[in-house]
Amino acid sequence: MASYTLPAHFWDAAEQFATLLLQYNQTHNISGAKTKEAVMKNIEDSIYPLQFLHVTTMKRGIDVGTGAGFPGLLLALALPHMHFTLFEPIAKKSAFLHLAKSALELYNVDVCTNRVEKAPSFEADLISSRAVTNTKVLIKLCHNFIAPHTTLLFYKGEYVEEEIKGLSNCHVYQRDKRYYLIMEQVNVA
Ligand SMILES: C[S@@+](CC[C@H](N)C(=O)[O-])C[C@H]1O[C@@H](n2cnc3c(N)ncnc32)[C@H](O)[C@@H]1O
Repeated sequence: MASYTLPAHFWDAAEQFATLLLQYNQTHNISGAKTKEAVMKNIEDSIYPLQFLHVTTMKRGIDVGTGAGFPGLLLALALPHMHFTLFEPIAKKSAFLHLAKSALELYNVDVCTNRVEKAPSFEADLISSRAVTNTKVLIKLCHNFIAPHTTLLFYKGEYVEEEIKGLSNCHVYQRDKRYYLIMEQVNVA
């Protein structure tokens, strides 16, 4: 298992993010997380799988369907040596991502207000996605970003085993009702 130490300022910045989201959510309703406790739970969920990844050599990450920031914005905060592109096509959500990026001075983040399959592609080292669509559809949507060395990190629910039938190089780590699916050497042919 890999281990990863969060930057010293991580939890202070995460608190700032939570305050910002709760404020924005009151008028724009972009997230089901309406309390500080719920936001902090989502933050913990976002960074929990870092302990299973070898992130030190990774440079570029994308997050598909970032919504109000989970997990991509928190991964960017946790991994300052990487550059993240966050794909979120809904304007009021991507406006919040822009706001959070500047409030937290996240220079390692780009926000792309577009569907991932419509955006110009590049080879990513890490592709994350939480609560967007099923695994095989996700792989198809972001296939242009997948190279032989790319690691996929999908935050899944109880149907994960069903979703990965027929796929190889899958590792699933369970924590309560959350299943973290990590895939390597994904065949996109
Ligand atoms: C249920 S929300 C999940 C948001 C966030 N990942 C979370 O876990 O809280 C799904 C998000 O995926 C976005 N989405 C759906 N299809 C997408 C696509 N093809 N490319 C990028 N984003 C997409 C939606 O706009 C929506 O904000």
